[in-house]
Amino acid sequence: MAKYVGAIDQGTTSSRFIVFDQAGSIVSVAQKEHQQIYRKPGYVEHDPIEIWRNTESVIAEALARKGLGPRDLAAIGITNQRETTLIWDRHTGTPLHNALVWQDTRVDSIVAEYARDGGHDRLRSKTGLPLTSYFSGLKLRWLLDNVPGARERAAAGDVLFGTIDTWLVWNLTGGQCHITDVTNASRTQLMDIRTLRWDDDILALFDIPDACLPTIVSSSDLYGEAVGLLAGVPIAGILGDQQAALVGQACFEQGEVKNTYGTGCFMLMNTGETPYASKHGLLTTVGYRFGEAKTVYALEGSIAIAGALVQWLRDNLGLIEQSTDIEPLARSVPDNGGVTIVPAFSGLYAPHWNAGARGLIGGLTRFANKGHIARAAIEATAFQTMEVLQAMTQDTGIAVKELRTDGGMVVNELLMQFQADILDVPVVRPKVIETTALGAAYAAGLATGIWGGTDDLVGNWAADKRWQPVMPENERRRLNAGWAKAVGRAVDWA
Ligand SMILES: Nc1ncnc2c1ncn2[C@@H]1O[C@H](COP(=O)(O)OP(=O)(O)O)[C@@H](O)[C@H]1O
Ligand SMILES: O=P(O)(O)OC[C@H](O)CO
Repeated sequence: MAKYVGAIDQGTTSSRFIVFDQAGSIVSVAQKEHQQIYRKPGYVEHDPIEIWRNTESVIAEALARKGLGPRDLAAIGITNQRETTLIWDRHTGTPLHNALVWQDTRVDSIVAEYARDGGHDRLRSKTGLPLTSYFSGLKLRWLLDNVPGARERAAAGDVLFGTIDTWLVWNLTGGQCHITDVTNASRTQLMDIRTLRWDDDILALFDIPDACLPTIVSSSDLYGEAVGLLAGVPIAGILGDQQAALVGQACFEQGEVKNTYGTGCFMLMNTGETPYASKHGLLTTVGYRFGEAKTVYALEGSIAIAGALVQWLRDNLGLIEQSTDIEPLARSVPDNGGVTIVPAFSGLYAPHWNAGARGLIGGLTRFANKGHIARAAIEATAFQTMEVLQAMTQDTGIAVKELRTDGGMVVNELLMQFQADILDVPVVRPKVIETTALGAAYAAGLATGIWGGTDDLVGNWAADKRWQPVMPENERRRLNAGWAKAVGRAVDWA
């Protein structure tokens, strides 16, 4: 009998396939980076064909490494970078344009038009999301406006819209399934977060024909069987990557929080069965929905640039050769030497939502060197996380007892200690930091009986390392005030 569960984790920078056993431990993994396409300032694109080819290649590689085949997999789950938007031809499966990545800000001017018409409050109360360039709805509108003939063909049902989950399921099933799960749908700004249906008023407002939209499904269910490489394997779980990490970290109780440090950084708090409207710049989003069970909602603090700043130092400035070099470079100095970086490359997301913000490096003197820049880059992620956690506490009144962390950056122990210090909250890293993939595997395994319920998943979670805050209060206050001053300079720059 098949004893493993596979998970495709299609992220902003790379695609992974991970095979898990019933204890939630990794059996095999393969990973491949894809190209980031920056054609103009503010434009960020991915090639959907490259993403699908890389997905196929990592599946083949991870299986081959351990001599596994489709018969060894009881099910697969999918987790993905959210909001990234594409359209393709229903008949040929060919994309009509590169995917517009979640960080892409080309729709800023459309956002400004809607904002002038006072659309903000209406959209926020229905979808839980503020009016910004981040979400899929206006990106889809841009594609329908700018790809010749796309709107007419979409209205006729010949052109399909999807986020990356939809695109992967479409390809995995040989074009049989056009679906998206509730967590991904909750990031389009086209779904009513209470009814979990596409909202006709918003579709009319954004001029989007409903014939191109996928069917919204739960996060854990038998959606269909794969063809090709994984022939016959049930596809049984889909979660946006940040919601998948919430599940992978077993945050099933109201008030439990996780923070994922990848390209961006995303903190989610489980808020139970009612959507919670933020007054402090957080998003209301669907956390997960398993089968027909009640929907669980989350409050989210989204930070656009975290690990991406490390990549920028690597790729645009050549300061380091690989991301892992940032920690030794930062440790070459005892502190940031007065340097602060605000990485507002796509404006500032939570809690500011300031589209006009732009990045800055402040506090430079002749004394500043590469080590100070590296240190300031790491600290920027921790400061942004501090702002988001403060907003969460203000919104919910819940004082978080410890922060569960995961994602590619948490190997950086300097970051983990500084994070605990700047929050004055213990930070804990679990044994499996691939919680995003694990969450998708859990969703698929729950639907196929590999795990009986969430108690089994809570039992699988184990801490690897904890960092206790050691920074004196006056130092924490001084550093936080310095950050606030720098953010004040970065906002409304453009
Ligand atoms: N040692 C490190 N210190 C800081 N950042 C790191 C380190 N190793 C990797 N990163 C960053 O982590 C990110 C990759 O994390 P990952 O979770 O794979 O991202 P994503 O899912 O967004 O593609 C990259 O932005 C990279 O720069
Ligand atoms: O791919 P990641 O891990 O950077 O996550 C991206 C988020 O889903 C964007 O909302």
